[in-house]
Amino acid sequence: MLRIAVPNKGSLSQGAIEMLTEAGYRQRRSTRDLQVMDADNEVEFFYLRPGDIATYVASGDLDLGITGRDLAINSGVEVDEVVALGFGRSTFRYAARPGTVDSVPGLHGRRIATSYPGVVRRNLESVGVEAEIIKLAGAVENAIALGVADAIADVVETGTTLKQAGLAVFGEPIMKSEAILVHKTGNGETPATEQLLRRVRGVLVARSYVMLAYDVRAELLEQAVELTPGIESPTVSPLHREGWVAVQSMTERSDLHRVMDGLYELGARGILASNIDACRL
Ligand SMILES: Nc1ncnc2c1ncn2[C@@H]1O[C@H](COP(=O)(O)OP(=O)(O)OP(=O)(O)O)[C@@H](O)[C@H]1O
Ligand SMILES: O=P(O)(O)OC[C@H]1O[C@H](OP(=O)(O)OP(=O)(O)O)[C@H](O)[C@@H]1O
Ligand SMILES: [Mg+2]
Repeated sequence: MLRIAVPNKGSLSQGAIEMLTEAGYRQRRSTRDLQVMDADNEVEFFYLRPGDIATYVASGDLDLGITGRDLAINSGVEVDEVVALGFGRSTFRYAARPGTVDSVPGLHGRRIATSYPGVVRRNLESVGVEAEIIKLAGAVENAIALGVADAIADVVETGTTLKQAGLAVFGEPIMKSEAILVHKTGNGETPATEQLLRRVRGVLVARSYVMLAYDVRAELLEQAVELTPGIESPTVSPLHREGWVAVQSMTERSDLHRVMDGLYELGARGILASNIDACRL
């Protein structure tokens, strides 16, 4: 039985549950459920605080976990990032009142409020700056106005919270984060973890690709295939109409409209894009 950690609340919880549901796993019905047994797939899910997940996985008590890259680093334990999941994206940054601290070397001897002391300590060490870290559970933007800190280090997604608190970012981003799937450092894959990874990768591909189908004159096929090379190679079938072929090819969603315009201009017609519900590559 595979044992998997899933964020029980916060920014990553809904995205993680949606991804596992799309991958065909049974998920909890109520936010009060702390465990779900998916007997059909031989997987048990444990709903845990996202900041604790790397610790459970590193200790070997759970096989795999979904957490944030920043949270995994902050926990200070060793886990390996197996696959980045494409949701829960954020940047981790220093900020202060404009005209006070405006550079990372300027943090020397200052007080920095953060909920991620592990991430901040690692960054300060890497740049050789000594500062006092004030650990707070949240709402760290208030710490400056309340006189507890001179600067903060926090997750920035849209930047709205910083703006409302009258703070400005400075220095290079400390790190970029997103939801990741982790396992214990040094643990190889087993057939059961391989299957889960294949399913999750299938969801990532299904989300980022569409299936493109079109008809084109046979003599233009090579030019059309340059626009739609697919993953392996496109499928080409004869049409009843002489001199024409039908082509099917997986195409990146982010590129879709550029490719469709290019195909149309080349002379392709009946260009149809459809969502992929699930896949194994
Ligand atoms: N707007 C955001 N606010 C906070 N965390 C975010 C945001 N967007 C993405 N994340 C990511 O979500 C993870 C933090 O989730 P976590 O559940 O610990 O905090 P939270 O969403 O602020 O919840 P809580 O209300 O419990 O503080 C980190 O990996 C972080 O990078
Ligand atoms: O750049 P933004 O889109 O404004 O998002 C970032 C803010 O969201 C998070 O706070 P959250 O609402 O989770 O409150 P918390 O500080 O209590 O965790 C984070 O700590 C920032 O304050
Ligand atoms: Mg928060």
